Amino acid sequence: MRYISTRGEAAPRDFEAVLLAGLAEDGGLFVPAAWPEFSAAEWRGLRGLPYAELAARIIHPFIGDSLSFETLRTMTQRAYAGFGHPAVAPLVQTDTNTFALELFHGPTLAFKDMAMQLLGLLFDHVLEKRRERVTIVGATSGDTGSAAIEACRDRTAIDIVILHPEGRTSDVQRRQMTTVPAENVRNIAVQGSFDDCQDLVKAMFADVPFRAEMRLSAVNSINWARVAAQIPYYAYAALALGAPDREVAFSVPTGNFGNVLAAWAARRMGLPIPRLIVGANRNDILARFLASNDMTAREVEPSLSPSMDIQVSSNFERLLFELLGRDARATAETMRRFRAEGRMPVPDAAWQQATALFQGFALDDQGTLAEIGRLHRQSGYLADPHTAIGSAAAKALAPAGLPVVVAATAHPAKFPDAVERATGIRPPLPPRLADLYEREERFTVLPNDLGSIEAAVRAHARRN
Ligand SMILES: Cc1ncc(COP(=O)(O)O)c(C=O)c1O
Ligand SMILES: N[C@@H](CCOP(=O)(O)O)C(=O)O
Repeated sequence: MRYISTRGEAAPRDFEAVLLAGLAEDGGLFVPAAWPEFSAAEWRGLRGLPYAELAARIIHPFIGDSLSFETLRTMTQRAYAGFGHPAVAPLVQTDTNTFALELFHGPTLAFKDMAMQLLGLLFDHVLEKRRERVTIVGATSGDTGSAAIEACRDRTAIDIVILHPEGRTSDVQRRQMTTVPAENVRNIAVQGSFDDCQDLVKAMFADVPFRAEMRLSAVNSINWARVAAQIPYYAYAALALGAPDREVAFSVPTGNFGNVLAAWAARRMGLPIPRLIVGANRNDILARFLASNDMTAREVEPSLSPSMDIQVSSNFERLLFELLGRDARATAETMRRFRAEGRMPVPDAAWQQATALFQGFALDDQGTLAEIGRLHRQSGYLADPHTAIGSAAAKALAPAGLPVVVAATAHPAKFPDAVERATGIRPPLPPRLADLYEREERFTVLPNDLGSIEAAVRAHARRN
């Protein structure tokens, strides 16, 4: 499979090169040069497969001949073997036509594990084959960081530096990142927002000599491999509910737009998904865009769903590229103006096309608590604040008569304070994390300054 950049100035690459590169050197994001598609008969043939087998069948076309199907299947089997539920991503019915797709049974209790556990193995395989090392730099608003650290810890060919916004994650999220005693892991608390962290990561990639010197790589969903590994669970849920012979809608709590983009990709591969509902907290740029073509970035405000405290949704660029008819020049110009002016000028025809499929919904903290309480009272289901936003969005916007699947993106125990406020129940951490609050934390606080961050990354990579 060949990949091209959304901004058209980077040379096309194969999957391995895209995995290692993360971000294209023109600042764009890699996308498949052509989308793999399955026929209805092929989708039917995938029904009922165990998750690891299904994942390998869906991801392999995105990789191509550089990795055999059997090797990939061995990796998916390993990646999901340690998950806390035998179905890996179980579907739980919460209402007549509503289902929660639980994506939080991996080691760090968030949906990021679904992709990251596989990415760790893919990095190992490719780096060993090429006898190379990489320095992974990542930005997190709470969950990507710990999932990436868990997937990459103690790897000899990988150093990893994770930037999180100081004081803006939940305590559980921060401790999951900062208490991992692995030599190759470094945590930095940036004095800023998640958007600042993500900008710093992109700026490191844009610093060509630094990028080459450090052999930078990415684990955020700017890396195409992350998105590819998130597609199978949408197929898993849709097939379980009758696709391709029945339509299924999805409601996805959204921040960086990577998770819902994977749902879009599942549709692009041929699944009958007529509606994608995008849930947001008070950082509602995507909901505003879908309601009125207003993509204006504001200050990021802290909320009870910190992983979605994002204004600049990186993966929107991949959708924009498609909405603009894969016109890389127009995509690059639109992104340039967004950066310069803080407002993205999306042509009306492209916006109309987006709104034919996507609908946006925003909920403040009070509404989030109310939805956690309502869900628990009415169905006994305990949702974390992010999942609750997806659930409220589904309730408000699901098309009548269609099953709607809410992406349950984090375990409620990651946000015990909010869940307790809403239900009176404090969800316990699983036994393997029970001593999280006794573990020693290791992180450095640094200003939102590229020079300081690059110096810290360099020092970490050269520590031996
Ligand atoms: C629990 C949780 N829900 C939702 C999201 C939003 O997902 P995305 O950034 O892919 O839109 C995140 C962060 O990515 C998250 O950690
Ligand atoms: N919500 C994320 C933010 C980063 O998103 P990613 O999917 O691009 O890695 C987080 O929890 O860190």
